[in-house]
Amino acid sequence: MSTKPAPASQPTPMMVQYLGLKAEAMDCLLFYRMGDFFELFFDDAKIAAAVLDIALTARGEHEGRPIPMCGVPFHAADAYLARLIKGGHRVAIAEQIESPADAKARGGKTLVGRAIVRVVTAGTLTEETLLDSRSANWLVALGEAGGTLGMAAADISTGRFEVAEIDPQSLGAELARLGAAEIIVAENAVHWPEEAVPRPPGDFDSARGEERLKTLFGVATLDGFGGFGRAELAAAGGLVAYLDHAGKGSLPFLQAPVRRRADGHMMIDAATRESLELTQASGGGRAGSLLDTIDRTVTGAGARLLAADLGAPLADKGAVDTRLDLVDFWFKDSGARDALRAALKALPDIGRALGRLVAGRGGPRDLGQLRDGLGEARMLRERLGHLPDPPTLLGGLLPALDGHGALVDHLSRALVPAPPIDAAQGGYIAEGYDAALDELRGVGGDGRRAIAALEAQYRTRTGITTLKIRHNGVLGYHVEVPAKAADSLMAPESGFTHRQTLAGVVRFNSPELHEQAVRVGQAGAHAQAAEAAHLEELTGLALARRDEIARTADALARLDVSGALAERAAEGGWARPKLVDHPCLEIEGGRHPVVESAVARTGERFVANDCRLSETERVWLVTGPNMGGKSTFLRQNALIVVLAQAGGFVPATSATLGLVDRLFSRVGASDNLARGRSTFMVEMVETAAILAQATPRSFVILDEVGRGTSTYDGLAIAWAVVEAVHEMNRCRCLFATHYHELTRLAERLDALTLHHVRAREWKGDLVLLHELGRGPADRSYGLAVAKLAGLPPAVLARASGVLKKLEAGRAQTGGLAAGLDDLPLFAAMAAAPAVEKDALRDALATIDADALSPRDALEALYRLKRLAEEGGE
Ligand SMILES: Nc1ncnc2c1ncn2[C@@H]1O[C@H](COP(=O)(O)OP(=O)(O)OP(=O)(O)O)[C@@H](O)[C@H]1O
Repeated sequence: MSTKPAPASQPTPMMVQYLGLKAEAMDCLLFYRMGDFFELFFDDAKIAAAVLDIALTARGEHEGRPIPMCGVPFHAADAYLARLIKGGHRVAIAEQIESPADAKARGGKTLVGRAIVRVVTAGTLTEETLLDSRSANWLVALGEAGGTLGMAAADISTGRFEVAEIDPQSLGAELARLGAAEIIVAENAVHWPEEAVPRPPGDFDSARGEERLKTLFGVATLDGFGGFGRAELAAAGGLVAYLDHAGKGSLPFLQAPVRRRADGHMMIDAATRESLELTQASGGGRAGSLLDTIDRTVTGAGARLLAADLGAPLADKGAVDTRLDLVDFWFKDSGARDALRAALKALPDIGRALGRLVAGRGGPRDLGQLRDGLGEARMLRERLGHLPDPPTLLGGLLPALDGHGALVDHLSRALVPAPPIDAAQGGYIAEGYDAALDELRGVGGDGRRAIAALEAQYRTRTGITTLKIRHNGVLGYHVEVPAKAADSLMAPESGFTHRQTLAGVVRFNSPELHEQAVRVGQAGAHAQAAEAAHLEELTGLALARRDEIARTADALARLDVSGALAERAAEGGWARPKLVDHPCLEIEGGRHPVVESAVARTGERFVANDCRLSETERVWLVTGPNMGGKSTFLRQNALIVVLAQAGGFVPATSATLGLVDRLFSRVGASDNLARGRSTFMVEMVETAAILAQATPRSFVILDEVGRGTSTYDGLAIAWAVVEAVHEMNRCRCLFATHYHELTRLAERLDALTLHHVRAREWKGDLVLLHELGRGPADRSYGLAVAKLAGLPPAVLARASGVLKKLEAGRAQTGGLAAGLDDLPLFAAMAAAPAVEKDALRDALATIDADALSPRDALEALYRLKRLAEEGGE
């Protein structure tokens, strides 16, 4: 950029070019390539400098003001990009699309042509350096048609592509399952998740979407993929259009879209995922999550699939059993399991290598990875093929491991054993693959040998033993001698031409050296061009088989996950769960895998507990002291359900469970961080969602719901929620509470039973046994826990005095729940207000306010008041 200030009305040609590109980039940050740097200007520079913690400077002026600027080196751009993307930004890359020489040849102004070649966004990454190898990277598009909501999701790093029609109520759950890196919607969309990026509505037109998919997959009809609804086509079309926009016309790899059945998976909403810490711990990050504790996968693709499985447990008994059979197979045969895992461990990530090649960002190393990975897969198939009595799933996976023989053989002949990431330096095509290339390399080699010989020759001739022949980017090959020995070479008849004098050394050229240098240079350039042509041809060969390669990658990932689950089960003494058709949950000796690991680290033993829910004993009310293990017990049962339906063994001695369609977990407000709304509000909104959605096949855990408000309100809410869950939702439910008064519900609700976590006072100290017993807790031990926590003795003594007074009051009045026994049953209560409201509404609806005289209006008001009073009786 010219540093000369331009008059306010006349921006420099470069600024004109920059502003044009920036207008095209819209809300993306613009990386503007200048030589070895990407530069950012104006507000982009301010944002990038802050996020990247780099210097913000100014260069030139625009409209009389200095232009803020910052820059990042081109060769390190990936690391900076990663940080900007993580920070929630999108980046448009404007590259130089011609050399300065070309620009000059074009005549006129010598400004180098630039164009946006790519838009980098969180959902459209394929670079190894920008992606986490152990998690998927989903781009999600939402489309609407005829009042239906469609969702399309693609992980372009591996080509996975799914579409589904979804119920707007489960939108949050679906987005939470995918953990979308980026969400796009039409500008005029009705359903608009937080942080969604708006796109032109035309992109989400279902008819155009259909055409886009047909063109992309080269088919005349989409029926072969399962036939999509209009909303699904709108979403898929929007997604493909966005990828097209981001890649500036070069589309990444998408496998044939898989239509996801909404009822094929257990529904788990965002709040439940968060509270159970399925794939992310509450503090953020993977450490401390269920996934982290059970993950024994040995490949990146396996880790990604395990995360996906845990995020979307199955809701189909047959499908779960099929997965469990394979895990069981590896569980029982530890020798086969070890061999499988050792073989998989050596495998490169062929799914992502393929993704990069399709996106046009692949290199020689990606082809090398395909060669190695596919070769290993073939050998693995042979070994696994000999195992006796393979389960059905294994039989189905094996054929997908093979079939790439010709491609592997070709790549093996063509590539060196360890090809480089970057093609620029050459040297990746193996010797013997192309005779012409070998010859060019021979010429280059001869030249280099001749140059080495020249060096020896020159030393003898000049008598300068420190003379060297060197090479650099500016001078090419040259002779270098120390400054004090340079005089003899300076002489006109010496045969050397002076090129450069530096502090300490002087550099020369010579006709012989020049001749050899040209030879080496030409041969090198031709060899590089030949290698590049081979790279293109080999990439083409691999891409012709991309669907088959993707299938192999998927099969390897499934093998890894099944082996890993078996490994974890063997490590922890876990059991195969038994799935049944009636809604029950019978768990013997259940454990919480994450808490168990944490407890083990402190040298303590985790106490296993049973849980027994059935149609006639649907709700367990769990009471007991703080820190007694209530939350742990509730969660461990939910985690066992998730693990089982994801197709894994479970941390229990035995487990029989009826398939769960929806899983809910809610924690009382004060355990949660506020997220804009007050904590109690969040708790109530979430509880409302459960009451609206849980079915008799659902499983719900409620941990101290109601505690985020005053005692009376909290107790009243908790009371009503338990009744509603028991009477209306009729789902399986574990409810932990400190409201001792709730235990009275056991007398009124026939499918509710009481349980408590045991504790004992021993010589004035509290001992928490973490063991579940039947019946209510005998007392609350709150003060004992406070003592354990180190509350000052004076405060404890005072609290004890206050408690005595309160308890005396309770004894006299019958306590908080006095009189509750006289309440009518929940079902009868629930019906009453509806009638009252409707009568009043009906009357109101008949009134034409504009047509009423003042007198009529007054009469109408009296009539309405009467009606309201009658309804209230
Ligand atoms: N079954 C168990 N065996 C061993 N230790 C346990 C067990 N359950 C819980 N613990 C230990 O007790 C701690 C507290 O457990 P948890 O949070 O489940 O108690 P809580 O009853 O829900 O407490 P609060 O009422 O204060 O929320 C855990 O962090 C763990 O260290």
